[in-house]
Amino acid sequence: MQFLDGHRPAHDLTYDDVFLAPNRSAVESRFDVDLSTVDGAGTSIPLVVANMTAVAGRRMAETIARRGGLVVLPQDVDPAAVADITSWVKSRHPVWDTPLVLTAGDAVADALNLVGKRAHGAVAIVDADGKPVGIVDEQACSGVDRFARLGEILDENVLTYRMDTPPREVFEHVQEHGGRLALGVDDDGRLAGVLTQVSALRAGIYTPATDDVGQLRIAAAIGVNGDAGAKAEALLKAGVDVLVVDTAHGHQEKMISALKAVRSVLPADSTVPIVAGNVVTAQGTRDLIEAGADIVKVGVGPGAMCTTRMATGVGRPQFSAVRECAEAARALGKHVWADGGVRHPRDVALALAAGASSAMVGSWFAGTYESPGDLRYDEQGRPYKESFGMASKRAVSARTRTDNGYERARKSLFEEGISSSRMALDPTRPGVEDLIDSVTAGVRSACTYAGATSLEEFHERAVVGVQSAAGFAEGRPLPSGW
Ligand SMILES: NC(=O)C1=CN([C@@H]2O[C@H](COP(=O)(O)OP(=O)(O)OC[C@H]3O[C@@H](n4cnc5c(N)ncnc54)[C@H](OP(=O)(O)O)[C@@H]3O)[C@@H](O)[C@H]2O)C=CC1
Ligand SMILES: Nc1nc2c(ncn2[C@@H]2O[C@H](COP(=O)(O)O)[C@@H](O)[C@H]2O)c(=O)[nH]1
Ligand SMILES: [K+]
Repeated sequence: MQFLDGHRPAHDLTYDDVFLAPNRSAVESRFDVDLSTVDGAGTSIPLVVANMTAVAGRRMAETIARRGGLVVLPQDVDPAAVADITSWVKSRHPVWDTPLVLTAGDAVADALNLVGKRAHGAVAIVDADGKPVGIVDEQACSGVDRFARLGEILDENVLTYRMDTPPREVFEHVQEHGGRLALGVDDDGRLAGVLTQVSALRAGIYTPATDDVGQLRIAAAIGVNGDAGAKAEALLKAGVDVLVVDTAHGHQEKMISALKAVRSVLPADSTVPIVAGNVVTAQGTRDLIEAGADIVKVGVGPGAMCTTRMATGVGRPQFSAVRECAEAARALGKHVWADGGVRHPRDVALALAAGASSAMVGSWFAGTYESPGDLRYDEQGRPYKESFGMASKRAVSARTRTDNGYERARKSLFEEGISSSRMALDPTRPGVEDLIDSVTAGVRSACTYAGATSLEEFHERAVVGVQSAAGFAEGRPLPSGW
């Protein structure tokens, strides 16, 4: 990456401060761009979902891995639950989505409670053998008594396919029949998956992030307190593919010793990468790499739920932090993830231009069907999910629930995150895959503007300029006139 001629930043910069200048390009199509990463995390798109309780659970993990990204389960999830989630995610089909399932005897209220859990907007109805007999969508439930049985309103006209049917065939068939949804069945005709027309299309564009036996990949976080080595061993046993050692102040001795402990339990020939953070300086990056990190997580204070900069004055504008840390990591043959502050697809493109191998996204993805929280509606009837920071009173109180009252009270004094925020579901992009589509489309396009067909080439060729607040404002769309 280089700065545009004459653009020499006098101070540190964040994403809004910079822009990418277009280069002469020989790349003919945005589909010619390969978005796979080279950091060993096994992702085919440069997106990692942050280890936040309000964002990263099993549905998110399954959905993101199917599109080539990776979800990091929070350190607050106990090891038995991590093992359970990991084996569940690995049992998911890499192409077909997991259906929401009820029977004809269940009530409309059950379907309404379930339907917001996934983006496909319908519940499959099965018989006692698990064979599909119909589907019920939200529209079919409207104006119907909540205690009515689903057998009375189900649509029996379902399209079923063997799971090895090429997704394109499913896409075309669903289109011909004017339907939205296809159900996948196993050899005995039992329900095993669901594809919407758009997910059949996505299956032809994205490559799932899978392990060496073709199962979906997943990562999990470990804190720096307690026996980090033993926790890492438990996660490895559970089948976790990437370990993330995570704390607010990553450049501290406790992190260095936790990292060494985690490295020491990994077999010498292990391909499981160790990620550690967070830091924002070249020296912090080098120290974590020296202690055993393959990937360093960069970002102090940019997170949407984060109050660290206001509480402490500590942090660093994210674009400069990523650029400096990436340069230090690359000099040692290692990588960085740009963690926090991603609000638009452009921020991901800029993080990659600055040298990150992936961007980590938290709060933005909290406002989707796949995040763990319940779907709620505000006073105007608009859907949202609750989000909160991992250093907020709410998260700290959950993390310290087994401590004695005095310890809990002491720890509750250090609050560096928001306990309750509302992340609206974008009505045009309510599912996390809709957001992934917009991010990957933006990044593919940014690569062709730079004349790059891979993310490494993008970093090499990227030309970045520094802009004023007016320059940034000019780039915003003005949907309602001025
Ligand atoms: N990227 C960011 O900007 C930030 C991210 N977070 C996220 O919040 C979650 C919780 O992390 P964390 O608060 O580290 O909690 P942890 O439970 O991981 O504990 C952190 C440990 O480090 C010690 N410590 C020393 N200095 C600090 C410091 N300045 N801030 C925090 N702990 C310190 C703490 O001791 P003692 O409590 O005795 O001081 C404690 O033992 C993580 O997921 C983290 O990524 C949190 C803040 C900032
Ligand atoms: N200072 C705090 N940082 C937090 C907290 N919870 C999460 N985080 C960090 O934010 C990113 C995600 O950023 P986002 O802008 O996409 O939401 C996450 O990975 C953490 O590093 C917190 O309570 N305090
Ligand atoms: K912030």
